[in-house]
Amino acid sequence: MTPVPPSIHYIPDFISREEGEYLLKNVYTAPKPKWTQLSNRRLQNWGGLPHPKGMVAEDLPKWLQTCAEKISRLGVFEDKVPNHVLVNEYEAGQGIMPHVDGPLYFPTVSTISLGSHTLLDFYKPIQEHSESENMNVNSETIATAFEDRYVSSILLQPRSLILVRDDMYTRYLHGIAERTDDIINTSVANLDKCVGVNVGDKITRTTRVSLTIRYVPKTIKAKLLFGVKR
Ligand SMILES: O=C(O)CCC(=O)C(=O)O
Ligand SMILES: [Fe+2]
Repeated sequence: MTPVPPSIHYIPDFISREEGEYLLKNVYTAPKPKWTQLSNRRLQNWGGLPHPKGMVAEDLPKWLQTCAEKISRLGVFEDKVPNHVLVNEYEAGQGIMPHVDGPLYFPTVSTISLGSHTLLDFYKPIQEHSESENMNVNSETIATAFEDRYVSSILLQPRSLILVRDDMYTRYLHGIAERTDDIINTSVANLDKCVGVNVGDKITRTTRVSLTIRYVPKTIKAKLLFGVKR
């Protein structure tokens, strides 16, 4: 079986069924304008908009603050409490292109999954593959390149927490393929921690809600951003 990369930690049953229901209830009772519809998912942004000049931080609502504090007690954000949460909702068949989360966040992301399972796929950064790939890049070579650069997948079961840190955060890409079903094979690196799933199983996705919980180190006061003098 593919080993789990050392900078990924998967914690099954991180939250209870009751906590999961409470979080979903809050996600779905958030005001309609909180949702941003993208082409292949919708999302809610909480805590402020990360910006290179600093995030104008807004308090997290209590239901998210509780989660942020629970994760901070694991010590994964040093002594900090996460101050930013993205809620993503994927219907079966939706996903997210391979990407890196970028330099505005402390380089650890913690993600709680609710509703459906999904497979989070990891890819090597482009530079490691071959230098020639940087030249003449067209969409076809990018598509082939992702296949070649695939490392492994982590099965995210409902109520689990995944921590992605260090080089898996800063250098490797992660994404979710747009599929309605997942066939479990030996590239799933955390099967030993998953209950009720075996190699060869085909599991059907339903709607998944993820909470990606992060820490934005650089925050500023709104009055500085808008240049208002005292
Ligand atoms: O839904 C997920 O688990 C991944 C979301 C993600 O990669 C992101 O919001 O940057
Ligand atoms: Fe991401």
